[in-house]
Amino acid sequence: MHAINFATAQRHRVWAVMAALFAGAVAVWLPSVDLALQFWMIVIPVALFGLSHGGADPVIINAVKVARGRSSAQWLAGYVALMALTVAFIVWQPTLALVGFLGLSIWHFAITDCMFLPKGGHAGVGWLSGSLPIIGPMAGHPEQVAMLFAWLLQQDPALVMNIVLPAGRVLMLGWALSLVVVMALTRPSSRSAVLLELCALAAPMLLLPPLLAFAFYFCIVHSLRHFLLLLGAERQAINAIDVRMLARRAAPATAGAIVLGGISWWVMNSGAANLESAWLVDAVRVVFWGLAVLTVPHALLVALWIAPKHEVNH
Ligand SMILES: CC1=C(/C=C/C(C)=C/C=C/C(C)=C/C=O)C(C)(C)CCC1
Ligand SMILES: [Fe+2]
Repeated sequence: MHAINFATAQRHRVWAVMAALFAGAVAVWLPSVDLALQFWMIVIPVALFGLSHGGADPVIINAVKVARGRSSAQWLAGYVALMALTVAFIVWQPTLALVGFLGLSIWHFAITDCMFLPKGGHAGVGWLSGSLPIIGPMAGHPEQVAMLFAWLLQQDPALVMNIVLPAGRVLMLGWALSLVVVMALTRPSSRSAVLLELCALAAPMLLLPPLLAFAFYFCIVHSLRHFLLLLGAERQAINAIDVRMLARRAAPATAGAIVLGGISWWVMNSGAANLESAWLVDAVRVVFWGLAVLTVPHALLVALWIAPKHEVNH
């Protein structure tokens, strides 16, 4: 039975809360940062610390293969086929693909965060935490998020803003109302811990420029938690693994994804050639559509791996 050690989960929560409070404070003092500078600030941490948690999927394939049967080659073929299907879907229905990607991401972030709940925390806490990196930037920086979405969809930013602005406000309101409900369902002795965690995370998600907010959550919360789960699970399995081994096993797929992204960026014939920032538009498309393509098989694989085995050892 896979399980994350309770003390490890709690320790990560404490660190994540402190890092989030710090990031929130930095956000208050930060002058406005344009999207190009945000992009350069996040590209290396996202590629190295974020992407690599997906690069470790071969380790999960190994575990899932043992538990559910079929060969590594079959699992890998399924993974690649899902990536190809996602590319086709993005080309065919980009708007639906973007909405689906945001929804899938919330689900994927939430199931990881659910493993790190404080004692007595309701599962809704995981959903509130997992939705913050998407809802926070939409509510806090709708203009920049609309610009990024417009680049992904090759649409007029003003048109996209007409949707992102009300959507961000409605979603944030829904988030706040859900927080009240979830707090009522949480064990009274855990309420202050839960509230502190969610408010500490909400601050940088709302206040940081959107790409910085995303990178913070993706690298420091999601990816780290995923690696902790992986280490916890592998330590209990026969194949004892340490951090260095894990890094070595995650490196080839991570490097492959980076090279593939670099090639796509290079061959891309910018649809925004009339824009001064055409390179940035292409880079944003490569990074986020690339993440979407990887997220579909990654999220399904992680869900298969976690369900119904992982839970915090209380
Ligand atoms: C596109 C885009 C966003 C969403 C990115 C998402 C949702 C990434 C998900 C990555 C996943 C799920 C990786 C796998 O573990 C933001 C941040 C709202 C800002 C505006 C541009
Ligand atoms: Fe993930």
